[in-house]
Amino acid sequence: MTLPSTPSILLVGCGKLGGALLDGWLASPTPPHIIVVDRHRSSSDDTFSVVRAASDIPSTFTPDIIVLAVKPATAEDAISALGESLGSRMKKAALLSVMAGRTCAALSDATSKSGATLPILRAMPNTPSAIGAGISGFYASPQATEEQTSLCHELLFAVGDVVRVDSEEDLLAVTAVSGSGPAYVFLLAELLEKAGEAHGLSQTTARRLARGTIYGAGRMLDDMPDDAADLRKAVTSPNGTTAAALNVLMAPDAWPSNISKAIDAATKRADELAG
Ligand SMILES: NC(=O)C1=CN([C@@H]2O[C@H](COP(=O)(O)OP(=O)(O)OC[C@H]3O[C@@H](n4cnc5c(N)ncnc54)[C@H](O)[C@@H]3O)[C@@H](O)[C@H]2O)C=CC1
Ligand SMILES: O=C(O)[C@@H]1CCC=N1
Repeated sequence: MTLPSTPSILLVGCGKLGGALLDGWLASPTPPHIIVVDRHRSSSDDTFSVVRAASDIPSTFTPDIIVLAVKPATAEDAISALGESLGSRMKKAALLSVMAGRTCAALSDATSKSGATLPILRAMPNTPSAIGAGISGFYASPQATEEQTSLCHELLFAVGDVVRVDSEEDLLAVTAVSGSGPAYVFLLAELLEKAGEAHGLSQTTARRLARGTIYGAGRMLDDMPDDAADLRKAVTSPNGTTAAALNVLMAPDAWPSNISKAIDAATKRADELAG
């Protein structure tokens, strides 16, 4: 997807999620001007540069948006280092946090301590962003300008779909459903593959069948307006093989209860990460 302008982005933290966002932005026909701060990332090319610490950010660089993609526990240290390095240049930026938990109030506090109270925007993307197939929940605090909000929206939209939420609190459930969600689907792929092998298929065949099934079902969910329940019923012949499997999976103490408990646990953990 195309970004409308070429904003200056400071990406702080380029691990699994930051790296996924970076890959997505670099694939845009109009990639933003990006500087990455991460001591564990060394490769760079013509379209972006990497520095190992905030103190190495070039003095000529004034970011429009600072994207914070470090672990929540290191957020305050990272913000403080940015304040020291950027000085008054920090005041021109907005802060887009993609971290689980940390609230706008806490982040605003941390930026104030570092010498500039930045408008805070929060997003919860997911790792399919690396291939332009992410989905992000997005919240903009009232302090963010329309321009900053639409720029962050475009950055997220460059790596997939964006769902804007009006209440910051909703990001807890977004984190549990779609931020962590790819892991649940990958687990399903792992388990289907193992079960296929247990029934005599080679690993290669079982893997191909498991992945192809998840891909195809995902495409149907994306392409067709039908409820997921109706798509499920269309596979299920009366007294057939699918019914035999679903009787196991849909027993009240199986998936209905386990998925609900899993999302409760992830939501609770997102809240705890707020500190
Ligand atoms: N992995 C995922 O699927 C998702 C992660 N998130 C959020 O993204 C954030 C990062 O998570 P991951 O990418 O999984 O972690 P990660 O551990 O893969 O990446 C964190 C990166 O930050 C760097 N870093 C640490 N302190 C730094 C500092 N002071 N300055 C610059 N860089 C620093 C590390 O070297 C590392 O490369 C977390 O807050 C998490 O809640 C959000 C959505 C999905
Ligand atoms: O596991 C986590 O805490 C992060 C947030 C959503 C996905 N990964």
